[in-house]
Amino acid sequence: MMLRLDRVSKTFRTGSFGGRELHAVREVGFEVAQGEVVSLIGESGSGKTTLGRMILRLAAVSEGSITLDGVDIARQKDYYRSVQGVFQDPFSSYNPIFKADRVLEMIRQRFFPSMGAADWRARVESSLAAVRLDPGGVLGKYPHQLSGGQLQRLLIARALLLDIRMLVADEIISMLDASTRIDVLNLLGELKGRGLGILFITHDLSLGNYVSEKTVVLRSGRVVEMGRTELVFGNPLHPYTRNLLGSVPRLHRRWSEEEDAPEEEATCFYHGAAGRDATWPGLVEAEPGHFVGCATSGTCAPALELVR
Ligand SMILES: Nc1ncnc2c1ncn2[C@@H]1O[C@H](COP(=O)(O)OP(=O)(O)OP(=O)(O)O)[C@@H](O)[C@H]1O
Repeated sequence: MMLRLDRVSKTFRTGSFGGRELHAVREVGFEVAQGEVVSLIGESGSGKTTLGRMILRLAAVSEGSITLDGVDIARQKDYYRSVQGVFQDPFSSYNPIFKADRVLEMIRQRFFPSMGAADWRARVESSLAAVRLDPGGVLGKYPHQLSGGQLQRLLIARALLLDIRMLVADEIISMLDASTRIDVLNLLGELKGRGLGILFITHDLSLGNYVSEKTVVLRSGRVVEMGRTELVFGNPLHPYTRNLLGSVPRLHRRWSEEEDAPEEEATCFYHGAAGRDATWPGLVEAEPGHFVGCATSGTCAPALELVR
């Protein structure tokens, strides 16, 4: 199973009477295969969440297409049986006055109304086991009695009840403490091993390379660099990616090296004169499996703009 984004854009109408356009996502294209983790990395406001929401059909695509196995996601029946999302704040996903298992029961009511009690219990137990939660430790508890890590695992277990093939994980570990983060990352690695495709959205580069085979770097709604994670991290080509990587504290680097972050280039090395065109010339395959966009913030990869 393959999730494919092809020149996906999202434009929001903002301002009074919707008189302005905000280009939150621009012509983004990449694929997530089953058994693959793709990290989507970018600073706040780069369009990561908007992309995730479009994949989950929570926001409409303005232009371009998102397909699952070649079929537009907007036309898929039972889409949520295959694709689910887990978000940053696990507490906001639970109603504080309901016991935590209610989120699992809702799946039964909606997707498995005729399943017998014993089959359902077996299903719940196997998905809790997959996220390494002890049923006795979480079922029957209220959200405030559980840790953030347990709640996040429970949300992943909820998605697994559906035999999903794709998971959109939007900043799912940023609110967790350091050791719980590693647990949840390891869990993603295990789920990948079981054939799940995962889009791992994060603003934290140091976490992205830990789990993913592919990395997509987003800036102002555009992909500036993407490819196999070891290539993007080992040989970052775009000045923006280098800056991002330069801001990850690394113990083996000296202070002086830390400070001289690469400057943005004035002309686009990758597109040359073409980079001066008003239309975006796309990504260049700089080495096999490693793509880079325009190395300028000028006309090539314009900063997020407000068009009147
Ligand atoms: N519903 C909306 N209406 C108007 N503008 C929006 C809407 N949703 C998002 N935006 C704008 O789109 C841009 C991208 O936002 P988005 O939340 O996707 O970024 P992000 O990379 O996920 O950032 P963060 O990590 O802070 O969540 C921002 O400028 C944001 O203000």
